[in-house]
Amino acid sequence: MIIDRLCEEVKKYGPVCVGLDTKIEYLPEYLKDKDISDSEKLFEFNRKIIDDTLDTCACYKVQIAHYESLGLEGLKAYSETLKYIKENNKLSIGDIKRGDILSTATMYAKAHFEGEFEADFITVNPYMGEDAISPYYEYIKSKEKGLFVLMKTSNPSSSDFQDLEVKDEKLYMEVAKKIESWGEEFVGQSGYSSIGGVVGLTGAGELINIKNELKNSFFLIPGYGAQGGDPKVLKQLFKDGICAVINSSRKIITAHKNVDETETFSLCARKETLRMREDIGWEK
Ligand SMILES: O=c1ccn([C@@H]2O[C@H](COP(=O)(O)O)[C@@H](O)[C@H]2O)c(=O)[nH]1
Repeated sequence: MIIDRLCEEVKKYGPVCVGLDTKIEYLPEYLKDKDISDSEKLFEFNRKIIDDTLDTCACYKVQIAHYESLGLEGLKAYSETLKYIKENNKLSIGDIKRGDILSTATMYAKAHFEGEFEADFITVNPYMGEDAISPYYEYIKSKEKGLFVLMKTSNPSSSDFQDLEVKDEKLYMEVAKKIESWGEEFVGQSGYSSIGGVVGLTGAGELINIKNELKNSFFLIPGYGAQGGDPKVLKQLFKDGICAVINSSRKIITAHKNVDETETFSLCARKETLRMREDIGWEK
């Protein structure tokens, strides 16, 4: 199961997930000025950050909106970034947050678990229920793929729906339990399922509530850094072992701003990743 590989990467390199939410405005000046296409610029930026963080992180999350917003040029860089991560024997999460009826979800599965946009894990939205998720199951079984399904998101308005009371419980908890039940048949040797959950670091209480209710779920945790999530809660979360990867995007990939606008900018990303790894309490 792919989740066992992710657990191994976490053991070796720590639980940081480097978020490649790359925008042209984040590029160092030398790269912005280079006489190459936008697609080549985005890929060169990502490639250098990947090269300099390989031994500091468990995986990379590539957020598709940042590439889609630039049309085909951007999607070419998205595809090349995923391929480069694979060539370097690292794991990728395609942050696509899809959710649709079965026939359409089948095509999303094909699009993001095969071919040009192939990732190891993708993020999906559970709002439409299990038939919007089940088309991914055959890829989890036969192609070593995995999902991170939204359980409790990190944004301020996540409470609009996710905190509603349903059957004497918050909706996010009902959703989290349902997601864990979908993942039961995909539990690997690590004891975790290849269907995991996305839970924001900005809601420390909810993160612990979810952890206490679920047995086999591994978490993708966004909200560190630019969104201000407090890493103190991770000590409690990790008391029986590391059960999550912690994503940081903007704080890592813009670490060079006003410091290094030259070809060595990616060393700032490395420094921030190492600092973060220490800040979240990882010890080998
Ligand atoms: O609840 C969620 C789900 C996904 N995200 C994504 O994570 C990163 C966070 O970026 P930062 O720059 O570290 O804030 C981004 O790609 C989001 O789309 C999330 O933040 N919260």
